[in-house]
Amino acid sequence: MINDTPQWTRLAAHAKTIESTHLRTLLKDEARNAALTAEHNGITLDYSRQNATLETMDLLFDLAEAAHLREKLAAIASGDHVNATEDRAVMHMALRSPANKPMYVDGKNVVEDVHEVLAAIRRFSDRVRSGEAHGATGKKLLNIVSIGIGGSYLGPEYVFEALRHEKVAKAAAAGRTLRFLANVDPVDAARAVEGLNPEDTLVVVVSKTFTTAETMLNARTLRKWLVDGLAAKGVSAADAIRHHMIAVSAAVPKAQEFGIAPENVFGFWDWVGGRYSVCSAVGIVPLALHYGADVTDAFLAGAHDLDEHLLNAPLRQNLPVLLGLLGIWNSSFQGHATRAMLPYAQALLRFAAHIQQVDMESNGKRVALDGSVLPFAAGEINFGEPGTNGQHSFYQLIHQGRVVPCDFIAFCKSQTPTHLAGEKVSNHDELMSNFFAQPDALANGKTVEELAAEGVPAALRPHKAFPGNRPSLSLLFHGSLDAFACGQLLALYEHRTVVQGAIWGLNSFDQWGVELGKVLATQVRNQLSASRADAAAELKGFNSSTASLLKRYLA
Ligand SMILES: O=P(O)(O)OC[C@H]1O[C@H](O)[C@H](O)[C@@H](O)[C@@H]1O
Repeated sequence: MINDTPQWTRLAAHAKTIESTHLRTLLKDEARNAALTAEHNGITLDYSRQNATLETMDLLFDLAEAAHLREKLAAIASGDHVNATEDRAVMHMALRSPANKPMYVDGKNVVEDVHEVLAAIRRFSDRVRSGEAHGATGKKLLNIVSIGIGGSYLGPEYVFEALRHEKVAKAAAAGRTLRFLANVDPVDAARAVEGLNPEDTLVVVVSKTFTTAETMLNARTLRKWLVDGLAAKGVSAADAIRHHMIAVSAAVPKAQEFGIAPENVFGFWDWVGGRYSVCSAVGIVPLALHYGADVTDAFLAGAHDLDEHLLNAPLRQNLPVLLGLLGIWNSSFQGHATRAMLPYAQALLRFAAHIQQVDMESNGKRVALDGSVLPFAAGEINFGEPGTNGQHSFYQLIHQGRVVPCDFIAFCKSQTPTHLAGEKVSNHDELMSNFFAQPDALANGKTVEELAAEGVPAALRPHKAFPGNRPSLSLLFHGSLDAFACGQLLALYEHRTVVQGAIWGLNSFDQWGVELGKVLATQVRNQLSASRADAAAELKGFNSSTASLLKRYLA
């Protein structure tokens, strides 16, 4: 266990010495501030507002060595079956590898397969976008509804939202819509098809396993919507499905059993974890249909750029390694269980939701790789919202309540530059004023003495005081949020999670913790079915608490 190493012990002892130094003091050391920065291809990371010194960083890099981080990352890139409980390789980096850079799983160059599927997606999306492939009544397929949940939904939605007002992507999507249907709540299906006409709608069923209950019921629900809507136009059910439903899955035969023609199924592989699958057909099919394949290629190139950086940059300049080590420092040594992602970019409104799955499903574990119980808490509680919205919501707590390490994320240029005549600054500069102000407010705080000097009445001073000493880091992208940067940001946060899992010594690639609830839901489903058929059917196998709620519901 990593906590048995002298490197861990040294960090634990060092954490005690850091406690006494306020960030206000640390930030006075200009040499330290300059050292606690790193840069890579259009991204600056400033981590000078961490409760950390140069010595802290040395100790964290020692810990990375003790955890064999480099070797573990190399093992992933070599296609080793590092997901031991499922006996699978973890090769999402191969999904964005250029055709001339092979990567191998079990002796096979999987990059060839990747590019075969990418080429098929490009051909198909070009045909749909040009109208060559059309609906059963001859109409262009302008509306896409992508059905999927978890990893088959969150990443694609993050990218879709991120690029909606990016110049190139927006122009490419003119006249088209893309919607997502994830929740089994029938209200989500109603929202997804609201105002749409089956004649110009293409439904994409996205599921790695093609067995996920929610996705399958939603797929049947929209299949009926298509078949019924098109029957009114004299289209047969078979034609409705052939022209209006496609699938993305690692279980191609199951998609075919559902009734989707083999040429309309885009595959991926068991070495792509669901939450790491946005760069596979899972994300690329709906996104290429909507934005075109040139945009998705730029997105993949951005992710690849960060992959190369992860594998080749020295650890001290390695952005995802730095993010991961600081996450370990804050959670395992500073006792902060939560962290916030705060993009000062409205287009990143679904970024935190996606990374929440990436991180919490990956590292929310209780045992080490070998099955022994971890003697420390792993994983972190992730949340986030774009700024400045969050400032008018939960920032009260992060300034004066609990300590929540924050990642501030922003872009030098806006996707939609606006500067009103007579205004002091552009709208983007107004946004960015907050991006620069908040980290210092958190770090420095405001003392009772300062308040007294300002003439604040004594009774109010404790309420208006800010303790400060609250850690954050700032990620500043030099350009605007385009498809390339969107890919970089995705890979940066995917790798951050992998780095943390590697250091804690757990399996970041399985998710057994989601299974129990599914099994119990099956039992409830069977009961509901029996009770709806026969109101007198006995409620079997539930404790009195659940039985009584079920009775109330059935009544
Ligand atoms: O893509 P699917 O097989 O439909 O899986 C969808 C999602 O559901 C599962 O329960 C897992 O928790 C997720 O990791 C997965 O992304």
